[in-house]
Amino acid sequence: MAELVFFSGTMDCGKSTLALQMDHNHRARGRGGIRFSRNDRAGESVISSRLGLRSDAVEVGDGTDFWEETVRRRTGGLRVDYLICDEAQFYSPEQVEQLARLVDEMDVDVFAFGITTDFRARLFPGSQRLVELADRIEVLQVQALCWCGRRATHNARTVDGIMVVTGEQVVVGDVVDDGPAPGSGGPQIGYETLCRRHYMRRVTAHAAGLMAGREQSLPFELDACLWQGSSGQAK
Ligand SMILES: Nc1ncnc2c1ncn2[C@@H]1O[C@H](COP(=O)(O)OP(=O)(O)O)[C@@H](O)[C@H]1O
Ligand SMILES: Cc1cn([C@H]2C[C@H](O)[C@@H](COP(=O)(O)O)O2)c(=O)[nH]c1=O
Repeated sequence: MAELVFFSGTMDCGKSTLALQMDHNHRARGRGGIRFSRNDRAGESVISSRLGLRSDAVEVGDGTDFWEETVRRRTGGLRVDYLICDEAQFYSPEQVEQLARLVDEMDVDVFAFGITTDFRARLFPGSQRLVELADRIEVLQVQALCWCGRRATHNARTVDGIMVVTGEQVVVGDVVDDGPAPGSGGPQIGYETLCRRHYMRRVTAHAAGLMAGREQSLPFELDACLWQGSSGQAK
């Protein structure tokens, strides 16, 4: 029985790597599949992993109809047993419904990979529909971490190193841990994975570093006062 499976997690937890591995394993056993992606960081018509793997893919656009794409290939004599759908958060709810229909009516396995929530911690429309329709949701085993060491559960967006919670939902980009690039031209948009506690408090690695630096550079007397308290006892 074919399935619609949604492999989800934060940014940088290995989704594209797993997408390419699954494609490889199914292909190696003689199954035929189609790889799809939308807005991959590496450019159009590609699935790229930070581990260095990459494969060509069909670029999904607003007008892509997964049902028609599959029927066209099958009518042309190609095997289509499964679909690999990367960056599925960017698909429309209607496209996710086409994927579910392919599972139910054409027995095609659909393996979708994507982040569930955006930088405002709101569901992407495509991910919402996948959560609603998937046979299974698989949370990836490899965990992206927050700078504090906890499991990262949220994707923060930074502009010139500062976490923001307003802006366009879709801005293609990569994770950065080191704040703004010195002397760079326009605003630098990046992402950072955080635990909920630090997401809610808006404490990125850069902000935490600044706070630590500020503590260290307190005037000696004030620093000693904070450290020892009025009784002279270390706190
Ligand atoms: N230099 C490296 N050495 C080992 N693993 C790495 C390296 N760079 C990235 N990775 C792994 O790749 C993962 C990101 O994979 P990727 O498929 O690009 O993630 P996603 O598609 O979820 O954003 C990281 O969580 C990490 O485990
Ligand atoms: C949180 C968030 C992310 N994006 C973009 C940034 C990246 O291009 C992709 C996620 O890719 P990954 O392979 O999972 O790292 O999504 C966005 O457009 N809007 C957001 O809010």
